[in-house]
Amino acid sequence: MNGFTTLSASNVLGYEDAKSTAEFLLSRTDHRPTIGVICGSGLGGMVKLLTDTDSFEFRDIPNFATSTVVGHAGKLVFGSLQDKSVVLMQGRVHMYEGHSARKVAFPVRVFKLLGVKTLIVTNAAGAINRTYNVGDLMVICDHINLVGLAGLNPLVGVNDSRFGTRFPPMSTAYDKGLRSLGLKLASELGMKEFVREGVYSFQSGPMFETVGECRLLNVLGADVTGMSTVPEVLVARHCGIRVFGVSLVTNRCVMELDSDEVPNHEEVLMMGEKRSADMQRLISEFVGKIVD
Ligand SMILES: O=P(O)(O)O[C@H]1O[C@H](CO)[C@@H](O)[C@H]1O
Ligand code: HPA
Repeated sequence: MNGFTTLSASNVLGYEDAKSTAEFLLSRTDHRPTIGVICGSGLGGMVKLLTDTDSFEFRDIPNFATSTVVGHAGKLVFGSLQDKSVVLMQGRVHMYEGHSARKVAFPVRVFKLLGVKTLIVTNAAGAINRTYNVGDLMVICDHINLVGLAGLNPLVGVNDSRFGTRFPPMSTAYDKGLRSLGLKLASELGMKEFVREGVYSFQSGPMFETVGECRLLNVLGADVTGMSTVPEVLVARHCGIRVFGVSLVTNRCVMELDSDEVPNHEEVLMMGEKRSADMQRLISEFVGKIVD
């Protein structure tokens, strides 16, 4: 099944599949996580924060897709962070790797059945907003789901009410309380200068955007653009998991046809490496303050 599967054929990877994957994992770890973390491109170093870990390769987990992108280790790691039990995806899979939105977001349904109540999603993204700098962190307050508006989203298909309602609202996708907490902590940690709050726009990739597309996204009100995160957030909200999202600005999107700048994945990974310590500090403090 790929990203362009017809609507009628999209009911695979349902509740029973998520349940059997969750049972597989729960029988192999003593951790009972209430917090899930998904690490974006170059941000998998966050795994170093965890102690007492149990680690699984995506390829060994039933129903999981395998990550094929550099900078995404493709491991699911259970561990302790700030005295809390956490499950962390060191890397993710994307629709441009040939997967449906449902497959990409499937781990979040498994998270739900593991007992996760709060999801922290991170990603690398390009800046549309001209006031943003490379290296900024952006707390996500909203998204524009270009792929979903065209009908490709993980909630298409017969609704399973064991997960959630047929018509989930997305106007409150990014939890207000968690956003305030994230911004407050960023301030306390001396990160105010490079921490923003803004709108993430999702396109399928794998192409970086054209100049015209970047200009369009700017008009639409996007602050950054990327190729992930949104399917995971839709599934999380559908099944009642609270979401906190952070983008790392790894590059400025090209908005002038005569520009010499050319976005590339190497630059994305390099910036992930550079800002990893700050991202880790923020997420670690954040986890410590989450109340279930
Ligand atoms: O969104 P994450 O997984 O952080 O990765 C981002 O970085 C890659 C492009 O360099 C794309 O996959 C884009 O989505
Ligand atoms: N566009 C889309 N996805 C990205 C970018 C970008 O400029 N940078 C990192 N991921």
